[in-house]
Amino acid sequence: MKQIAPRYVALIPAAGVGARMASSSPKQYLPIGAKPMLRHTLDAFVSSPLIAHTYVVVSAHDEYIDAIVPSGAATVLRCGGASRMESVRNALRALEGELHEHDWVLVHDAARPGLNAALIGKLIDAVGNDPVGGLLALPVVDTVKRGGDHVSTVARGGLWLAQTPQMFRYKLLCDALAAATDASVITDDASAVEALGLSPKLVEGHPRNLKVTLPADIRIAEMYLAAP
Ligand SMILES: Nc1ccn([C@@H]2O[C@H](COP(=O)(O)OP(=O)(O)OP(=O)(O)O)[C@@H](O)[C@H]2O)c(=O)n1
Ligand SMILES: C[C@](O)(CO)[C@H](O)COP(=O)(O)O
Repeated sequence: MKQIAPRYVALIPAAGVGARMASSSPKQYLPIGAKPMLRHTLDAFVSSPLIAHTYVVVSAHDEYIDAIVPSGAATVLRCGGASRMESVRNALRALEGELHEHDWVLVHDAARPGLNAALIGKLIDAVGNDPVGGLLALPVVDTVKRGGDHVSTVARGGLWLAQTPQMFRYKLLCDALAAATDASVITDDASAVEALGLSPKLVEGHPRNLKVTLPADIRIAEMYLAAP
């Protein structure tokens, strides 16, 4: 039987409120240089020849997205949930019948505008033949402390900070998120896959792919996006 070549699609969770940014509008719409944050993220996928299609999941009442997405460039899914986990799960359910079970889904935070073609290609090259899937991540380079009444040092050997995209086959990702229950534990897509007893591949990312979370992150992101 002729093998169907798997496609690579992007799914951008963009239904957050950006509480830690404490801005007047959801942080994914704040300007980073000349463009809104989400537009940088969208453009990285839309301009990649490796990505067959891009989906953006926003809250049902989002008032900003229509001015951001170039017509036809991406599909907007208005099914965002109360947590990132729920937003991704809702989007995957909405894509039932549109995606093939073996399609690779690259889930990438709207809040990581520094993603570029090189990082997308690096992840796909490294994970495209992996039996589980994988994600971009950065090895920890600072000493790690656990706070509280008795401060202690956490051995950093083997510790990584997860980035996105996190890429998994559509069916596996659906199954993993369907089984996930606690959004405070399943804070990324890989943790849902790990909860099935599987081990995603870690691929070294880049500091430019930071998650813009706090006000000070805006300038850092602008610095990286100003450089070619
Ligand atoms: N209910 C949610 C919460 C988050 N996200 C998305 O998940 C990504 C990473 O989440 P985070 O950086 O925490 O964004 P916010 O939840 O908006 O930020 P905060 O936690 O400060 O409110 C963001 O692109 C955000 O839009 C989402 O799609 N749906
Ligand atoms: C998915 C993620 O970016 C990986 O580090 C992170 O878990 C998102 O966390 P947030 O609290 O939803 O920003």
